Amino acid sequence: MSDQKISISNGKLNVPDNPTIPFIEGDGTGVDIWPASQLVFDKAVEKAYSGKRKINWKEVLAGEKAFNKTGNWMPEETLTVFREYLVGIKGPLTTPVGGGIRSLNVALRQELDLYACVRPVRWFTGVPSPVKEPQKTDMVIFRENTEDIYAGIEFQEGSDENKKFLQLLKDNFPKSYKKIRFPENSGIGIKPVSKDGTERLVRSALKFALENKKPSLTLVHKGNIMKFTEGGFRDWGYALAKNEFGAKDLDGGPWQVIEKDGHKLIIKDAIADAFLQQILLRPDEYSVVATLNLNGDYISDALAAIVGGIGIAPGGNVNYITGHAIFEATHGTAPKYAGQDKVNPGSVILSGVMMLEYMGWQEAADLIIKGLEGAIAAKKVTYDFHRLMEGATLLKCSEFAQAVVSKM
Ligand SMILES: NC(=O)C1=CN([C@@H]2O[C@H](COP(=O)(O)OP(=O)(O)OC[C@H]3O[C@@H](n4cnc5c(N)ncnc54)[C@H](OP(=O)(O)O)[C@@H]3O)[C@@H](O)[C@H]2O)C=CC1
Ligand SMILES: O=C(O)CCC(=O)C(=O)O
Ligand SMILES: [Mg+2]
Repeated sequence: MSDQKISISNGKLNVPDNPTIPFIEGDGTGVDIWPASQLVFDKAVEKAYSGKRKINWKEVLAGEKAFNKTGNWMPEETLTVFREYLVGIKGPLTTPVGGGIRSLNVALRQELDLYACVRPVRWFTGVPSPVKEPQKTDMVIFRENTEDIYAGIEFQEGSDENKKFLQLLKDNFPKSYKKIRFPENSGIGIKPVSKDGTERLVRSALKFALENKKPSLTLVHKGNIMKFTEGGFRDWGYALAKNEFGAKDLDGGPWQVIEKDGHKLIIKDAIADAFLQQILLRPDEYSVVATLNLNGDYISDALAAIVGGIGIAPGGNVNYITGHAIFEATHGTAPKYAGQDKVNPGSVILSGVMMLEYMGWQEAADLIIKGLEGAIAAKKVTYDFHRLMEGATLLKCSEFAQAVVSKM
């Protein structure tokens, strides 16, 4: 198949009928999930466009597969291909705890400046949930994806760098140095959060909320404790809504409202710990959520659990300015299940739905949703749903993909 590239001009994607789309299979369960997902994508596109459109998949290497073949965890070639082809999709990649390589997932986001991690969380009829009214959870998380403690500026306890950094702090900021409880043996991390980074994230979240006529946007932060990073995020977010979107104070502020074409968007904020209990108690009071990197990571998995678990939690890492986007599941490699054809491919399948929507291939996206809903309604599910559903048929990962296809 000829090599056709997705491009962007004047902020609009140009998508050829046979686009080449790079993909990373992923570590661990990636080997099970990717082929299942690709089958669903190909069948949906074929059915929606009667063969007029077709994706030309191009595998690129990262993680263990890349290391085994090239000796490099993230070959430069992989970054070049994602840069060149604009839109891609990936399976999960392993990150060791403590030492070893830093996260390849985070590196991809930073290298391509994919500043928004967009994670929609909604309930599908029939999916088992630990809460009584899972249908009340319908949110889209916009997680800042390039800053915060994920920047990776850390000084290991006992290292020369650590000693040098602490000396610098002691010499220049003695009051701050004194606040370190055990300066002789502390690991140190730095948390950069910028006005520019906050503004581009909140701008994208606000545009999304307005275009989709969502009722509210909540800035989630821990600004009571981390005043100049998380507090800055809140203040810059509110200021941007006023300066760029004409938001007005509501009852004297800080909450705001934007009124546009007969639609009202409330802009509010919540402190992260309180927010995490609110999403269990009153989820219908939240819609679009804009938050910092670490909060967004925690919130993603917590919200996913409410609507059926991270087996069906999709996401996209997007730069709305350059058009670059890499779609991926919220979950990780689930190594204990690797190669067993067992886990739920739903998260990568739904990440593919987000990708198709991003490309403007709505008909194919809709077919996949129909297929997924059909398979779940028929109680044909993978182990994660099966253990919580009565009377369900247990399917393997690959069988679930086939069930989705048969219901399209
Ligand atoms: N974007 C990425 O590539 C990400 C990578 N990671 C990396 O993945 C590795 C493993 O992380 P870990 O903390 O174990 O988290 P995981 O998300 O990989 O797994 C945690 C648990 O979630 C459930 N789960 C995960 N995937 C699925 C699925 N497809 N279907 C059904 N259930 C699923 C399983 O639950 P149960 O045991 O109940 O069956 C699993 O044990 C780490 O190296 C981490 O850094 C983590 C997150 C994102
Ligand atoms: O990069 C990793 O290993 C973890 C990333 C993660 O948890 C996430 O993006 O949600
Ligand atoms: Mg996570």
